[in-house]
Amino acid sequence: MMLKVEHIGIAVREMEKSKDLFSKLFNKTAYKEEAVESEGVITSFFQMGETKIELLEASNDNSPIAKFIQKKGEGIHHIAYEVEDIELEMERLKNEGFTLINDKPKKGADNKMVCFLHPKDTNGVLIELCQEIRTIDAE
Ligand SMILES: CC[C@@H](C(=O)O)C(=O)SCCNC(=O)CCNC(=O)[C@H](O)C(C)(C)COP(=O)(O)OP(=O)(O)OC[C@H]1O[C@@H](n2cnc3c(N)ncnc32)[C@H](O)[C@@H]1OP(=O)(O)O
Ligand SMILES: [Co+2]
Repeated sequence: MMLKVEHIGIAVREMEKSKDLFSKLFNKTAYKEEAVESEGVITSFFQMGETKIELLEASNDNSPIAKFIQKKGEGIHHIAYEVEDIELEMERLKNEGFTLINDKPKKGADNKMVCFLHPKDTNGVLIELCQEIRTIDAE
């Protein structure tokens, strides 16, 4: 079951500049910065009520963020939905005909396991599913 929009990912060229910009916009500072080497990204998170804004800077030239910015420029990169049970949700969506980019949940940022759906099946919007690792361990 999908529970809520957990975060919106925004691709940025220069993290420090964008962190300053979003700090001014939201009148608060990012609560966390984390590099996820397996995804080739550096992230910063702002809490916005029930949801979060995740800024994403590429940490290498092969990063999906580097490719995205090259093609489309900076901007909204993905929408992440928190799910109750990531493996069940992946199975359900696969059976509905969506293309899972990773066939097993993988470690994301901010203590989450994540999976992506290919934007070709979702009206051009990259979708991330995520589940807190705490929730998975407690099962
Ligand atoms: C920090 C971890 C995690 C978290 O915990 O929150 C993250 O958020 S990580 C975020 C970065 N990681 C990812 O994006 C992983 C999933 N993405 C991918 O696997 C790839 O980017 C992709 C979607 C499969 C595309 O890769 P690839 O085919 O190699 O790139 P192309 O540049 O050739 O794109 C093909 C096609 O897809 C369009 N595209 C690419 N990215 C997006 C996007 N974010 N939103 C919408 N569309 C996207 C791209 O424009 C191409 O379209 P066409 O030109 O029409 O063919
Ligand atoms: Co994300």
